[in-house]
Amino acid sequence: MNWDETGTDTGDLTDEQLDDRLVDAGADGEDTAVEAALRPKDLHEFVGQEKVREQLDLVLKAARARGATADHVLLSGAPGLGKTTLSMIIAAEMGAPIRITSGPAIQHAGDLAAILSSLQEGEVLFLDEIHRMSRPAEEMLYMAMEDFRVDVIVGKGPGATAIPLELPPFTLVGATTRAGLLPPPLRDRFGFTGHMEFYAPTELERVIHRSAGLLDVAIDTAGAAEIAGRSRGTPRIANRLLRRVRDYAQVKAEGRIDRDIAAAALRVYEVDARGLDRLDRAVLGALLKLFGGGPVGISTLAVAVGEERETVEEVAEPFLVREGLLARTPRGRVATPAAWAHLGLVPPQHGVKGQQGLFGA
Ligand SMILES: Nc1ncnc2c1ncn2[C@@H]1O[C@H](COP(=O)(O)OP(=O)(O)OP(=O)(O)O)[C@@H](O)[C@H]1O
Ligand SMILES: [Mg+2]
Repeated sequence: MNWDETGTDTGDLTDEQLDDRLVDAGADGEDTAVEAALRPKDLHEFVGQEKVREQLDLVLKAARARGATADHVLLSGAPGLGKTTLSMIIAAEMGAPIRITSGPAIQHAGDLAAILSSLQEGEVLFLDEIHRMSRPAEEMLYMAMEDFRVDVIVGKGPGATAIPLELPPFTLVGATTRAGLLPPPLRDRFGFTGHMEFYAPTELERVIHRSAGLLDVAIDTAGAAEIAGRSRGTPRIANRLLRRVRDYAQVKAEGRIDRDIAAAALRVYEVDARGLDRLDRAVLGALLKLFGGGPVGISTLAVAVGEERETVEEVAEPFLVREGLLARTPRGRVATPAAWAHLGLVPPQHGVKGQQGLFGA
């Protein structure tokens, strides 16, 4: 492995390493196994997202007071922010059963008709990745959401007939990481849309303390803060880092997590103080050291770190942009002053050609 003086590994990452990234917000196999145990069960336990929580609380309380089924709810937000968790809370708060499916699982309108026609009155239907449903299923869903009715088409060609089917009132909870991809007619049929934001470090500290309690791990305030700061605003990542730090603490510190143990553990796992991992640092390091901070084209940057362009663009860049470390400009990728500071490097004295307009001379 090639390490340069700032600790940036310039070697390639294998596919497995990319899949196993500790700071990836998507769920891996281990997450799926432990997440059920860590999910908050009601709105009070659900940390943060104050606005969504308050609004949803009103929607659900009002429906309960009327003895009615709650309006359809759309939850949008980045992976790992709590959409699935919240859908389960909605069902629990309504005292209703929940059926879980996802857009990619519904390829034919018939698949959806089968699910809809077997719902009980008041049941919550959780449709994950709702933006990935097929078009015919989507159109069937419009009518089901609005009129609690579907037309089941029987036969083909000129002889085909539509048989109307009444549905019991139900609550659709749709989740999407890409609200912008939903067709407006679908979006408009939700009575309430909750947009989930990234979590503040103090909120993630609460998530970590809560999870540590459930996992029976001893952690102090500074230890939780140390993990929270590296969790990229995402509870799933916070819980995952907590589990890795717990491993380290068990082997090296009799299971107790404080700031030093958390920092040492995450150094071993190559997650830095801001939540950047090896790939992120390699991209940033190349941009600064090989290209003077840019602007440089994405393909060139990808070659320099020995990765596919897509990997750099889709895996590393979004977080670097969100953190204000890297900017996408029409002329290429540019490092911000914060990027130089983060890697402990000094920007070139006379500014780099092309950056003046962006950050001053
Ligand atoms: N507000 C929260 N409070 C406490 N824990 C949370 C919160 N939000 C999420 N979590 C935890 O984070 C993990 C991931 O949450 P969840 O599965 O609900 O995310 P998601 O938005 O559905 O992600 P994806 O887009 O990948 O489906 C769960 O283990 C859950 O316990
Ligand atoms: Mg989910």
